[in-house]
Amino acid sequence: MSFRSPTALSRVWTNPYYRRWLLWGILAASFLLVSIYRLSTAVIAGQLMDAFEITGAELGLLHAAFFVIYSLMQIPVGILVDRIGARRTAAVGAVVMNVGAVWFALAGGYGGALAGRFLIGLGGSVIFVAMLRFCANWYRTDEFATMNGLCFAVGGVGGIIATTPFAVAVDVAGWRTAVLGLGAAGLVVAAATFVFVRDSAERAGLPAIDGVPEQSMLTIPEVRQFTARIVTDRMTWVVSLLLYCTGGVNLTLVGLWGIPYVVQTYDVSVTTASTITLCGGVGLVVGPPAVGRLSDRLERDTEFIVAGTAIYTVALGFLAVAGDPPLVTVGAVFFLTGALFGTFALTYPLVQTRYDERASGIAIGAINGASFFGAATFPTLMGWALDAYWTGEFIDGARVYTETGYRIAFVIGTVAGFVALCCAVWIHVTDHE
Ligand SMILES: N[C@@H](Cc1c[nH]cn1)C(=O)NCC(=O)O
Repeated sequence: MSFRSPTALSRVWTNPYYRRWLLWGILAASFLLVSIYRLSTAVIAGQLMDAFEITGAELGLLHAAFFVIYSLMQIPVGILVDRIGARRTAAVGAVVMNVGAVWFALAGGYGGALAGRFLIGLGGSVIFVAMLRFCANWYRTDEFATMNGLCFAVGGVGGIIATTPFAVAVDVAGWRTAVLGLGAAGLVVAAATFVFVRDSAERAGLPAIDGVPEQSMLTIPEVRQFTARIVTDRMTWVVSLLLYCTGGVNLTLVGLWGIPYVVQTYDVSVTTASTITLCGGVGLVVGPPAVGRLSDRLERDTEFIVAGTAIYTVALGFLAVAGDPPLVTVGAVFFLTGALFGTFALTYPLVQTRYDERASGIAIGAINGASFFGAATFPTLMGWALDAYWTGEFIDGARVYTETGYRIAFVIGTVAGFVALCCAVWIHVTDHE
């Protein structure tokens, strides 16, 4: 089909099976930015400390501000998307997030930068849940695990862009221009969300998609009733604990302790070490869509979740026991932890399909904050263990830890994996009762 011909373009636009991909792409572009913003502080840490004359703790607060507001917002966001729809929620969120980015880029002092980062987290917190809510309205239930996996993969791509490509952009243009560029692009995506995205095929004036019933928005009493049911469901809490243990440990390894572990244990450069942690990002890109597709085709989910948590526990346990195995196996373990997130991500469709599809935003919001709560707490827990094994030396201002310290940090990861495995077995048994 030639896209130069207006008839081909209009055929794409008027066919709901094509249109949904274009609209999903707009939402995915916003989520890509969320993912870049949330991890980019690691790359520009030095410049931020210099520009705002701040300490390591103040930098930590700047980084953590995003995660704290992001996880606190997830249930309210679920309510918003079920009440006013994915389009309006995502458009407003994208405006707030990108205005926050522009504010951050232009900040004259630490207070302004913190306010900008807070706005980025606040606006960004709505995009993922809105994107999954959009998928529930435009894709059949037997396509949902695949779409769920693709949405997670977008987050993985953003995590990769936030590393070397973003560092190159910062080298060429400076951090303020690079963040300003992202903010400007994000505002264009926000406008596109408002103008083009629609909450369902019917709302876009198109024929309904086979197997996807039109869903009305929840009323206020229904919001209350579904929220109460979802937050008191034991399944919500067990899934959240599983995501807290797995997502939280993943984000801590890839985003914080992975690089110092490789640099200090193998005496390699930060560039080599970031290639190893990049393996985790690559795993996150390939694992979720592949596992989601397999789950849709085989109509199996909890079996994958149990297998995934078991392999995850063994992989982290291997690093805890081996300490300094060949570097290539460390890369393989990092890749596995990212790829296996595909199995943990299957908990999203599992939880979502327990309730009326009109409440899928609340169901997803109720569990989506758990990984980020883990990302806000595991660094401290692992940090305590590492500090107990500090050699007393600093390299480039960073503390140097012993191999035993890192092994204990991996023991914490392994114990978290084992807790996740127990949750997975409970989920499997309960789901098959
Ligand atoms: N990619 C996940 C977060 C994660 C967990 N482990 C590594 N990364 C994600 O995208 N979650 C949804 C969201 O709201 O961002």
